[in-house]
Amino acid sequence: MFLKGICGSHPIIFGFVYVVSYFACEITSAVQVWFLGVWARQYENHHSSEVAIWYYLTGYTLFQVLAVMLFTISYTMHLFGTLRAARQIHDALIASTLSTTLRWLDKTPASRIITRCTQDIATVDGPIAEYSRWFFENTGLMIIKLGAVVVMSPIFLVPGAAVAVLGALCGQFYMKAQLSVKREMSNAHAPVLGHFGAAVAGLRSIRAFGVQDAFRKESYKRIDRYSRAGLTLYDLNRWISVRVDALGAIFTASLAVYLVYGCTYDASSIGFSLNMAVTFGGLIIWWVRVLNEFEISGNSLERIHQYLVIEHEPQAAKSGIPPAYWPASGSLTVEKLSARYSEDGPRVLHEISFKIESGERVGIVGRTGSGKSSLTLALLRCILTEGNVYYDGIPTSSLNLDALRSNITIIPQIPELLSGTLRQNLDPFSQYDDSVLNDALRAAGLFSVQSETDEGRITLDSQIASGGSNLHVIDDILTNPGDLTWTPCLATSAIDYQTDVVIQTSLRRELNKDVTVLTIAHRLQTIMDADKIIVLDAGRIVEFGKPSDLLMNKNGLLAALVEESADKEHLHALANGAESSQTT
Ligand SMILES: Nc1ncnc2c1ncn2[C@@H]1O[C@H](COP(=O)(O)OP(=O)(O)OP(=O)(O)O)[C@@H](O)[C@H]1O
Repeated sequence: MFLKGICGSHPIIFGFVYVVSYFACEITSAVQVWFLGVWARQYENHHSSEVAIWYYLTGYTLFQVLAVMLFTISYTMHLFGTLRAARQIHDALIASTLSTTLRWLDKTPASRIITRCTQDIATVDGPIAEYSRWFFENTGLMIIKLGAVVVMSPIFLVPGAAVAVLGALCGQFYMKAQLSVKREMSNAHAPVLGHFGAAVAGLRSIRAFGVQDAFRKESYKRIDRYSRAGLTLYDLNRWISVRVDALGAIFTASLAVYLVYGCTYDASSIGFSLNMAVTFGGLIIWWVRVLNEFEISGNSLERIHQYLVIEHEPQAAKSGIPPAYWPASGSLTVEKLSARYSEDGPRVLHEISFKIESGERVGIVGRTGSGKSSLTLALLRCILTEGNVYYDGIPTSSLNLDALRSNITIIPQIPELLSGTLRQNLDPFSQYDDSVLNDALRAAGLFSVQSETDEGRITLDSQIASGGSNLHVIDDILTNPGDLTWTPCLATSAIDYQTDVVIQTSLRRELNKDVTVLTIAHRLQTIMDADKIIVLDAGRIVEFGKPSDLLMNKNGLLAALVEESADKEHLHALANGAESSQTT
C-alpha cells in the first residue's frame, strides 16, 4: 500500500529513476574514496611538484558535486513519494470510514477510529516515511560496500555474505525478544504516571490519612516493574550490539590480515578496501535496528489497512441517478418493509406497509423499542432492509444513496453540530449570505426563544462546541428544503417543551404544502393534530389512521397511551381538531 503510494501512477519510471539515482549516488561516493587513493598513489611514484593537483582536486570535486546532485534527486523523489503515499492512505482511510455502514460504526468505538486517523496516520507521515528511506539506504549501502570489497578481493564474497546472514539472524532474535519487552514497557508506563497523577491530585487526603508509606511503596512497585522491562531492553540492545559489532570487526580484521599478508595490493587499494569493510561492519547493526523500527511502525499501516477492507455502503452508480424532476411530490409508499441491523441479527421491523400522500403530516408513536428510529433508518437505507419503499413512485432501492438522503431531511433529537461558528455549521460550503442564514434562523424560531438584548444570545458568529449542546435543531431547514422531513421530537432534556412548540410551529409555517412531514414523537401533544398517526409495537404497525378515528377504539394502543398521560383531555381535543389552531 505504501509502496504503491510512493510510486504513484508511473511506478516503473518512478522506481527506476529513484533506485538508479540512489545507487548512482552511493557508487559515486565510493568512487570518490577510491579516487582519493589514486591521487595519493601519485606521490609514491612522482615528485610532489609533478602531481597535477588541480586535475585531481577538480576530479574529486566533480565526484562530490555529482553525488550531491544524485542524492538531491533521489531524496526529493522519496520526499514527494512519501508525501503522496501518506496523502493517499489518509484519503483512503477517511473515505472508507465515512462510507462504512451504520452497523460498523455502531460496533467500533469512536476512540479507535480517532486513533487510526491521528496516531497511525502520524506514523505514516513521519516514522514510516523516514524508516523506509533509511532501510532502503542502509540496504543499498551495504550492498555497495560489500560489492567494493569483493571487487578488490573476490575471495571475501563468502565471508561477507556469511557476516550479513549471521547479522540478520542475530537481528531476528533481537527483534522477537524486544517486541514483547517493549510491549511490557508500554503496559507498565501508564500505571506509573496514573499513580503519580493520583497521588498529586489527592495529596491532602493522603497526608490526612497518613498513608504516604503505602503510596510510596505502591509507586516503587510500579516503577520497578517499568524499570525491569527498561533494563531488559537495554540489555537486549547491548546483546545485539556486541554480537553485530564483533561480526563486523572479525570481518574487517580478517580482511586486513589478508590484504597485508596474503596479496600484493598497493597501500591506497588496501586503504580503500578497509574503509569499505569497516563501514560495512558498522552498517549491519543499523540495518537491524532500522528494519526493526520499520517493522514496528509498519503495524500502523496494517491497522489502517484493516479499516480499508471494512463493509461499505453501496457506491453511487449511473443507474441510480433519479430523473431531474424527482421528487415532484413527497408521496411515500411502503410495502412489506422489514429491517435488521446486521445480517445475522433479528428483524426489528416486520413487513410494514403503509401509504402516505404528498404533503401529509404523519405522527409515529410507540413504546420504547417499538421500532420508530429503525423505521427512519430503514427509509434512508441505513440498515439492512427487505421489501419495497417507493418515494414519489421510484423504488428507493434503485436510487443512489446520496440522491435518496439529500431529499429526505432528518431533524434529529440530538443535534449533530461540529465545533466552529454557527455560520460554518449552517452553511458548511459557504453558499449563502448572512441575510439568508439569518432568515433561516428566524424561520427555525431561534429569535423567538431569545431576545435581541440577551447577553449570551446566539448569532451567526457564536462559537459552537463539538456536539453543539447549546443549540437545537435549526440547520436542516436551510440546507435542505426536501420533500420529506422527519422530526423526532423529544420529551427529554434535549428539547424542552417550549423549544418543541417553536420547532413544530416553524415547521408548519415554513415548509410548503407538498412537504411530507413524519414526526416521531415521545410527547403525544406534538402529533395529536397530525393528519394520520402510525402506532408501532414490536416492529409492527398496530394502528394507522386519523387520530380521532384511532382514539375511538378504546382498546387501541394510542387510546391506551393517551389514557396514561396526564393531559388526556387536551390530547383528545387536539385530535378532534378543537385546539389545533392554538398550537399552530
Ligand atoms: N444499533 C442497534 N443494533 C441492534 N439492534 C438495535 C439497534 N438499535 C435498536 N435496535 C433494536 O431495534 C428495535 C427497535 O428499536 P428502535 O430504537 O428503533 O425503537 P424506538 O421505538 O425508536 O425506541 P426509542 O423510543 O427508545 O428510541 C429494538 O429491539 C432495539 O433493541
